[in-house]
Amino acid sequence: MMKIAILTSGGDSAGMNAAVRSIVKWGILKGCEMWIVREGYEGLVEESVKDTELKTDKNLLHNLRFGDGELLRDGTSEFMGGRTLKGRYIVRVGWDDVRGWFSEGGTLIGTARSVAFRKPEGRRSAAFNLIKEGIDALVVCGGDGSLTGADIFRSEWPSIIKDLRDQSLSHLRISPSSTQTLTD
Ligand SMILES: Nc1ncnc2c1ncn2[C@@H]1O[C@H](COP(=O)(O)OP(=O)(O)OP(=O)(O)O)[C@@H](O)[C@H]1O
Ligand SMILES: O=P(O)(O)OC[C@H]1O[C@](O)(CO)[C@@H](O)[C@@H]1O
Repeated sequence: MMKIAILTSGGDSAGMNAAVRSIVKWGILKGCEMWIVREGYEGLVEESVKDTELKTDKNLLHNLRFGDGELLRDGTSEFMGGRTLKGRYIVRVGWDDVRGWFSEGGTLIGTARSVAFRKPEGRRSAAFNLIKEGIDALVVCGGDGSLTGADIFRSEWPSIIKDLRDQSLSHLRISPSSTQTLTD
C-alpha cells in the first residue's frame, strides 16, 4: 500500500485545511495510507517518535480514525494524562480525523519557515526520516518558497540516497527503487 504524506509550509492560508482534507480523503479512496507531517519541513527534519499504541488500539477503525484528529484540532498537542503529539511529527490520519476541516482557515497540521531544510544536512535528515517511516510520496502545500524547496529536494534525492547508503545505514533497507518512488 502506498504511503503518502502531506505537509503545509510557509505562511498559513485560508485553503490549507481544505487542501489537506481533500488530499487525505482522495488518498484513502485510492487505497493509500495517508499521513501528515506537522510543522512543515521542520517536522520532516526533526526525528519523529513512533507511536506503537496507535497500531494496537482495537477501537479505532481502519482508515477511519487514528485518534489524532482531535488533538490536531485542539491545537495544544496534548490531552491531560492522555495522548500527545509532542515529539511526533509524521502522523497517520484517517477519514474522520480530517472531518470538518473544509471550513477551517489556516492549517491544523502546523506550518513553519524552516531554516534547517534550506541546508543540505537538513534535507538529508528529512530524507532519512521519510525513508525510516516508509513514506513513498510527499505532497507539499505552500507558496513559491515551499515548492522551490520541494523541487530542490526532489532533484537531490538520488544523491541523498547514495550518501545515506554510503553511510551504511543498512537498517533503513534503502532499495534501488527509493531513488524513484519519492515524488513531489
Ligand atoms: N531555496 C530553498 N531551498 C530549500 N528550502 C527552501 C527554499 N526556499 C524555501 N524553502 C523552504 O520552504 C519554507 C517556506 O518558504 P517561504 O518562507 O519562502 O514560504 P512560501 O512557501 O513562499 O509561502 P509564503 O507565500 O507564505 O511566503 C522555508 O522556510 C524553507 O524551509
Ligand atoms: O465530513 P467532512 O470532512 O467535514 O465533510 C463534509 C462535507 O463533505 C461533503 O459530504 C462532500 O463534499 C459535503 O456535503 C459536506 O459538507
